[in-house]
Amino acid sequence: MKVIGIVGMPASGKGEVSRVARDLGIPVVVMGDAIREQVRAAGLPLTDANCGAIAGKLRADLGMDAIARITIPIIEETGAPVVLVDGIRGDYEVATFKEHFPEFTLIGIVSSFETRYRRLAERGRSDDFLTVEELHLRDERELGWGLGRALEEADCLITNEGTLEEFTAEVRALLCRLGGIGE
Ligand SMILES: Nc1ncnc2c1ncn2[C@@H]1O[C@H](COP(=O)(O)OP(=O)(O)OP(=O)(O)O)[C@@H](O)[C@H]1O
Repeated sequence: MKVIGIVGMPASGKGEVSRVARDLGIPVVVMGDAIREQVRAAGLPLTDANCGAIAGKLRADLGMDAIARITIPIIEETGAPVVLVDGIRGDYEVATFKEHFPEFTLIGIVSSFETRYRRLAERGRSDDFLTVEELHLRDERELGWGLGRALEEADCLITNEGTLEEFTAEVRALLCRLGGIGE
């Protein structure tokens, strides 16, 4: 099984990579879904606070790579030859995926702070209304989980500073090459 991981700062374009993968018929496993499943299993309402609390408890009980470990069976259950995993936040998680899946490739998405801030404002999701300071805080929180070190581990980097069409074309070509899929 080939597993492709995606890592990038907030609003760098990870969701667009997942969309391209789905278009190509590659199943996408979102690590946050594994957390939500645990929240449901604990009989708790699916709030942001409960997800954060359960994720924190999982890390305290099982270690920094806890979410990767609970995601592995979900990836395997797809039974697909190529799977994309979205939601990697730290280098411990990368190490766990690499150890478990010999054919693991990590794609890093790189976008500047200014570009990400502009795109967040344009995306307009309910949790997207951030000030510059708030995006800095979100960046710092993610870097605190080892996101910077995870990005350093990437096997290939894609810069997302141009148009969406340019980005998705580059992503599509890369996913086809990595997944052994004809374009
Ligand atoms: N090259 C681009 N040109 C224009 N818009 C883009 C480009 N890349 C991404 N976007 C848009 O920017 C926004 C942020 O991208 P996306 O949601 O894929 O980021 P993300 O990394 O998944 O974010 P998060 O960390 O919040 O999950 C989206 O609205 C997306 O459509």
